[in-house]
Amino acid sequence: MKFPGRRKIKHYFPVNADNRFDRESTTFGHVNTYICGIDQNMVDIYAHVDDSALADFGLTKAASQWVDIDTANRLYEFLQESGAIDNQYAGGTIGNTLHNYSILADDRSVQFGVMSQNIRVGDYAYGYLCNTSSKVDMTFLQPVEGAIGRCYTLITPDGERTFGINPGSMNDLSQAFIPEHVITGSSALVLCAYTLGDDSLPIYHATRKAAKIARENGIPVVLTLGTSMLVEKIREPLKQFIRDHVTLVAMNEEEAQALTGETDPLLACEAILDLADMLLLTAGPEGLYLCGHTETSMARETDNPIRSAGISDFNRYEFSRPLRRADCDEPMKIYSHISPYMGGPEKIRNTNGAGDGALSAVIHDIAANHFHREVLPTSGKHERPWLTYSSFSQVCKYANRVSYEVLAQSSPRLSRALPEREDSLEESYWER
Ligand SMILES: Nc1ncnc2c1ncn2[C@@H]1O[C@H](COP(=O)(O)OP(=O)(O)O)[C@@H](O)[C@H]1O
Ligand SMILES: Nc1nc2c(ncn2[C@@H]2O[C@H](COP(=O)(O)O)[C@@H](O)[C@H]2O)c(=O)[nH]1
Repeated sequence: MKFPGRRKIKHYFPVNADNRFDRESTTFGHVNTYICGIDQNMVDIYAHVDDSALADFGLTKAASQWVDIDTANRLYEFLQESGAIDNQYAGGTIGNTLHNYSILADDRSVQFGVMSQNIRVGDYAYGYLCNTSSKVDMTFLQPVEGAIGRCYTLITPDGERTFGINPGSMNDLSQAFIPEHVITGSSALVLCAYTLGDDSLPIYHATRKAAKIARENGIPVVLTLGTSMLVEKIREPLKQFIRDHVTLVAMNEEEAQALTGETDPLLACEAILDLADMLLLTAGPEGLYLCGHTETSMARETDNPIRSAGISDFNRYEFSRPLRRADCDEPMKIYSHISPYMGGPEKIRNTNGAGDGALSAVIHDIAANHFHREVLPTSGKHERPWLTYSSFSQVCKYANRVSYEVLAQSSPRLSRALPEREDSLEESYWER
């Protein structure tokens, strides 16, 4: 575990050099930690197309939808003939999040899902495995006869993304391939709403089983919402699932609106905190919000300027650390917001995976807290069962920095971790 160690006042990212925690953990011993998650394993095929191509293949713009094998093959031929294919990467919202966690934390993550049992050099399954960090443990994957999913990620001239997915066997994950001991030993279980869309599919039941095990054993359950169309389609059962199982829910503004009916992001956050303990809401060029609960008597005031929007003075206690609502005697809702790091990269080719990147940073802080608690249980940092190692405000900075890196690297999967030192940051960070 690369620990989110020494913090600079303004910046937050894992720095290991000469860090007090490293010295303590050398004295007190080390533990092996990991996170785990379930995904519909798929390869992303990126292409730039005109809106007319979406219409020709019956695709709804900005949605994630399934296409049958004939349409998928016709689409592939069309994209190849028109030279529109940019790249092919391993994808899947949880696959991306686990990979990015492993890159950032230099720590293990365990992935549950299916994988083709006969893999040939150059096929989609081969590409998927080659594109995934070696720290992502694939030993618990379910072997299947068929192919993994193909996700056509079609980018139109306005920068909007439309996903057309040929599922292959990606939804065949059975409950038998969800080992209880792996979940109960983890720092967090990471899920997505995509696998909760259809209760006739095996992966739906595998997801519910995993969530139940995690909840019963006090393991934080993280859920990312997918797309707003999916949230609208399954809104009520999804809300119930969040109430029953979820610790941290992650989404963008459209998904938050679909879940709550609120257009104001802070009011949406307030409503979602009645369902989950914590939430991450990414808002594209407007930055991101991290919200949750703390014990009223332990709330810590920010040093940053106090801000008001949908909620007055909303960031007043953003230096607090999050607790589950049930662990508070007197819970207080906490809100923190940050604008994009450096205003975002100069050039953004596509925003794919920027939200998943932010989420992997939040999960890293949750896992680091678990790691620290295992190594130093008597530390003053663990007088309460805090969910993260750092404050809302610090985690916001880290998540924001990771989103920037995903945008700068133009890939939902980081090829390298964050730099140990941010060159020239002091001069430029707040001015732009
Ligand atoms: N156009 C942009 N300019 C600057 N930063 C951006 C832009 N789009 C996204 N980001 C950064 O990426 C994060 C996640 O982006 P967002 O588009 O909300 O996620 P998602 O891909 O899940 O919809 C934002 O919180 C912000 O930090
Ligand atoms: N498991 C699933 N993943 C999906 C699906 N549709 C798209 N995706 C993946 O999402 C990321 C982009 O994430 P975002 O944070 O930018 O929205 C991309 O890599 C796709 O593979 C789906 O139905 N299931």
